[in-house]
Amino acid sequence: MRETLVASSGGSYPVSIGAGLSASLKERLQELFPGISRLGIVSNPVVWNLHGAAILRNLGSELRPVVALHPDGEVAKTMESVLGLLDRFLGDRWERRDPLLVVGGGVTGDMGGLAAALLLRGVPLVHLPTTVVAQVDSAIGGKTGVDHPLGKNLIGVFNPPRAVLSDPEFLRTLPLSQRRSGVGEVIKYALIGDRTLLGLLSDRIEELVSEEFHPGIWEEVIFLSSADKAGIVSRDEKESGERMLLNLGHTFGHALEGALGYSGILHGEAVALGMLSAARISGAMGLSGPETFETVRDLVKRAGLPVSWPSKVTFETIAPYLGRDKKASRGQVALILPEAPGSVRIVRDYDPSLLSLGVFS
Ligand SMILES: NC(=O)c1ccc[n+]([C@@H]2O[C@H](COP(=O)([O-])OP(=O)(O)OC[C@H]3O[C@@H](n4cnc5c(N)ncnc54)[C@H](O)[C@@H]3O)[C@@H](O)[C@H]2O)c1
Ligand SMILES: O=C(O)C(=O)C[C@@H](O)[C@H](O)[C@H](O)COP(=O)(O)O
Ligand SMILES: [Zn+2]
Repeated sequence: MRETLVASSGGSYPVSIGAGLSASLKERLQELFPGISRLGIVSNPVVWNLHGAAILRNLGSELRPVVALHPDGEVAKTMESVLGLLDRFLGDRWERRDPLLVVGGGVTGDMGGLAAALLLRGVPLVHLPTTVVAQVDSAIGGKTGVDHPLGKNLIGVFNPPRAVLSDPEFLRTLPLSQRRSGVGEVIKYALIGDRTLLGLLSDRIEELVSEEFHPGIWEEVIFLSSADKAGIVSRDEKESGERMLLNLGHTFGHALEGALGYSGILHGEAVALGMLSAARISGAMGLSGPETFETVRDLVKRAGLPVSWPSKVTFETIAPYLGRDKKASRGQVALILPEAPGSVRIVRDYDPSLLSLGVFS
């Protein structure tokens, strides 16, 4: 097992990574919460049908698990779903010391984390992430939230967990398209500065997206990505500066997800297109040379992620979403632009007419 530590306003917490980690779930929870007598579990029907029985077996009856399921999918990442989770725990006379364990991908993590913050004004939270996106990214750093018709993740709070337990074995049941989507976020870490990850992806990205699941390389990728994210969010928990770099590809990616009504595209696919948009704009501004765009395009293509925008989406359709991005200030969104593979910068001052270059076929 490998571990990385995250510093946060709620105290530091470990991100533990290891195959078979979920077998010792009960002991880990008892260490974290001495005297624990009840455990809330937040998941969705897809994940729970696949993994619920094994998780309940590992937990035993001592922790008196109470399971709340939300509907699957990005379209269900709503306040209504969060209220459904709250109804379940309030109906069970929840108490402040009773923790919630969130079992699932980024959608479940973002909503379970928000529910944990709202329930009785805050109950302890532990993440058991089951997708690539969740293990390399969303379970770490405390961002929680839901989507709004006007934009992605526009409602939410920072709510750091007490621990993150990443077991790569969960990824065996994940559809290949979802594994590819997660690789979108991994490419992001390589581009913002992880040279080891950049080398590993350049040499072996095909192993991550092959039909066969290769646990060894995945454990390495989850560890490197977790350490990258832990470092950044430890230095800038509430995104006043450096953390914005983690939004590489998300300015255009989130706008695209919003314009499509949160369906028909996976998060990592949208982020991949958004990274290409950022590289194009950076090239047009003279901040990077053509080889930077080519490196991004090559990694995205080899990961089996899209390299051109859906034909029905125009710049005019996504422009309003760009304006409502959380990085906007005085109506102009900050851009996260690559200067070279492994180096990115935050750009606030630019000619807004360049934004239309971000949508291309
Ligand atoms: N909070 C953050 O810092 C952060 C970071 C990155 C992404 N996100 C958010 O995360 C979301 C995307 O996360 P995601 O890609 O995990 O999507 P997701 O949670 O919708 O999961 C993808 C699909 O995989 C299924 N699934 C989950 N685990 C499985 C398993 N082990 N086997 C088989 N199926 C499984 C889910 O039911 C779902 O259908 C977006 O809403 C994004 O905004 C948040
Ligand atoms: O943790 C962060 O900070 C990120 O930007 C990680 C992103 O991968 C993630 O999708 C996050 O939800 C985006 O946050 P938002 O503040 O742009 O909604
Ligand atoms: Zn993301």
